[in-house]
Amino acid sequence: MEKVIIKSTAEKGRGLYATEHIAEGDTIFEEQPLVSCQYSWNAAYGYLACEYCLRPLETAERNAQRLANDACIMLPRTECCPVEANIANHTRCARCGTMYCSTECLNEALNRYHTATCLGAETHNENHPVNVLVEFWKKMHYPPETCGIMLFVKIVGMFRQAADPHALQTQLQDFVHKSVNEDLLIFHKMLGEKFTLQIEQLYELFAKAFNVESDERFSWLTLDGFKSLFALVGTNGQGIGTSSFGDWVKNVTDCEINKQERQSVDELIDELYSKMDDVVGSFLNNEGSALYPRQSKINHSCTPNAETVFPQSNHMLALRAVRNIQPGEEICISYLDECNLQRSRHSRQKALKEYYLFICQCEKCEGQINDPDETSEEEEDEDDEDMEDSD
Ligand SMILES: C[S@@+](CC[C@H](N)C(=O)[O-])C[C@H]1O[C@@H](n2cnc3c(N)ncnc32)[C@H](O)[C@@H]1O
Repeated sequence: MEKVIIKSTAEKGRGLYATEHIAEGDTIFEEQPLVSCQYSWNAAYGYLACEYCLRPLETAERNAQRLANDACIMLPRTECCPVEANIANHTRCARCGTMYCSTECLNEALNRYHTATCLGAETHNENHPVNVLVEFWKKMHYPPETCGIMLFVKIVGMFRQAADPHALQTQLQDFVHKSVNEDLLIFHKMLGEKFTLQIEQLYELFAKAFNVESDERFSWLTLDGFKSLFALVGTNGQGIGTSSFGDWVKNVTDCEINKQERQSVDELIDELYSKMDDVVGSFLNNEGSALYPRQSKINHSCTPNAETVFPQSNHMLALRAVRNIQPGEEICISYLDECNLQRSRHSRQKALKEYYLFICQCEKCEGQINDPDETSEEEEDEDDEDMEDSD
């Protein structure tokens, strides 16, 4: 029997509810995405991942050398790096050279979207309309990234190659995709007044790159359809982070080794993380986002009872209980990262309103309803930076 069912409520729409007792640490379900992609800046900065599944393609040693900017770094226990064992399986698209972790991933990409989106010999032509679109997007959305234009490109490719485009459209429409909350009159942050012109320009570049007007399959992709797709990706996109160095650290930590070696490995890990912090700050992972049909039905709570993890170091998602869950209880994750989750009620609500178009009514928010509507100084600084980035 399934551990969960989907039910609807007037306040939050659909949500996931436990049908049985679920113990802390249990995997509730696993799911492959409808589509996933690496963020554009992440790829541009040299974070190397499989174009289809986001599995790291750099060995842990090479990854550490790059992130710490030190070519002399040598890691012990290379058998703890999963990439080393798979390197012989790495392959490329014969037309454009894009890298994949296996022939299976290359074939999945070709069968789903890449045959239609492959730029072949034009891959590095900066004047190609798709590359112009990506560059425009990168200027519009500096790191930290929360959304990737290549996800839209892959969706267009999927429509071009789909045996049944209507079925794909139905799958997409099943995600929440409103670009404005009409009751509360809130717009998605990227679709607000500040971005109106940029979204229109982005749409023009997009329509030109894919000639959508001449293809009947894209009759839904008007400016409003594009905005709605934008809101869909914005409100449902799940971030993914993968790292070969992170995998090596985890595996070496779980390894049975003697006390002396443990001490030297621990010291090396601390030293490397500190060097990486100096060079790349918190940008340690291959990063991207994906759309998951089932996971996207999970509502948010500021005290979540579940979390999403990526146990295979690729885009395969697992939902894991972070505490015991009783039958009938709603299963919630946090849409906010750890740092934002620790902030004041006012700041959490602001982020949820801007990016997900709702006013959170979880237990924690209700409990803090009388807290002052204040933004801390640190948060104000970040908001100012946000404004500057978008100018
Ligand atoms: C990813 S979807 C979650 C599933 C959604 N309820 C549905 O019907 O498909 C995100 C949307 O769910 C609603 N939602 C999620 N968490 C909520 C909460 N704590 N309070 C109110 N609405 C919430 C909001 O409309 C939000 O834009």
